[in-house]
Amino acid sequence: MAVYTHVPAEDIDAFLTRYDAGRLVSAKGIAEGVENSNYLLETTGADGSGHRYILTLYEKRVDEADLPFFMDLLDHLGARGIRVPRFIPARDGTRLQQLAGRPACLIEFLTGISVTEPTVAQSRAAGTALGAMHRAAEGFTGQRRNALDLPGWHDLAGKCGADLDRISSGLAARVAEELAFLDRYWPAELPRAVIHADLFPDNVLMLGDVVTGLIDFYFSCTDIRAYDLAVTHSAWVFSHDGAVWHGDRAAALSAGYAESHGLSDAERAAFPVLCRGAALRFLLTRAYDWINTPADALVTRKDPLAFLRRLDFYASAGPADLLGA
Ligand SMILES: Nc1ncnc2c1ncn2[C@@H]1O[C@H](COP(=O)(O)OP(=O)(O)OP(=O)(O)O)[C@@H](O)[C@H]1O
Ligand SMILES: N[C@@H](CCO)C(=O)O
Repeated sequence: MAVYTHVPAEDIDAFLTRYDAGRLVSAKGIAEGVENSNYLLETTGADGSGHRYILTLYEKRVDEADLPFFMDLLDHLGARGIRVPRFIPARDGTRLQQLAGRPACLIEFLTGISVTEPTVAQSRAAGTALGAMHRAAEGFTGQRRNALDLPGWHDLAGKCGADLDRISSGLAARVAEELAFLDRYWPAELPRAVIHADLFPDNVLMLGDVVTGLIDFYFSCTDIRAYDLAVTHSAWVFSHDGAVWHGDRAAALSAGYAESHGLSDAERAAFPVLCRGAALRFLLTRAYDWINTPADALVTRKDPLAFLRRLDFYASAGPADLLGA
């Protein structure tokens, strides 16, 4: 569950007076997510007809200084027809506020649900939406370093240290081997762009097979563009525990991406290495959280080994296996 900061309803109502958003009717903490505190607000709406908003209070991993990058990116994408949530400006024009001692924003509510077990058609739609986002991001001039890039993975592995072996015997050595492999083969010369970097099914809102919104851009950054497809691939084409590979979903994701953007020959050839990087990224962030979150904390820890299984799969696969013929 992700409500780290509890805000009394009266304080949310008082917060809303800074906006043209009406008065608070109800506020519910949203259980999904692990990074920030999110509330779903219902208000009377500016015109009294009722409205929904998301209230986000930024917690540990989001640096307040990065928020203007995220806001400008979402403005850019929204202006180019991508369904992403707008940051609502307060009456004085500011979009970033303080609430309960934390940076806080009021955000447009988008309809749709996040699927837990994507179908082939939904995987295809996700690929198309990612490619469309990459097209729309062309021309965006903002830049943000990816803190979770190869040097960042080394850093995280160092912080986890021998505790990795408490998660699974031999994991520290496996991570060190993988980092050595990636140091040697990481395709750093591939085209870079603004990427989402965390497009898991829980960050794609859908109605049936139609994507109604892309959310949670708080890891978005400048990095290898095809790495974004690798991240998405790692999240959409396996069972949750990483034990079952769904080749039909992978082929559909890749076909969807080809329809709206596509990969060059060099990106295709490097795809297995990019997927190994993506799997290691989530293995390490989950391992770090596993080691540093008490077992009885309110937030549910995500299983790092689900991404070790993906990593093992990627280490034995070629581009045609992963992307379809
Ligand atoms: N703009 C939005 N419109 C509708 N629902 C939203 C919106 N933003 C967030 N949500 C809901 O809140 C949940 C948590 O949001 P989000 O994924 O941004 O949280 P997080 O803590 O950053 O999570 P994560 O673990 O994915 O990084 C989403 O799964 C979705 O149900
Ligand atoms: N999507 C990530 C959480 C945010 O980094 C995971 O499932 O591990």
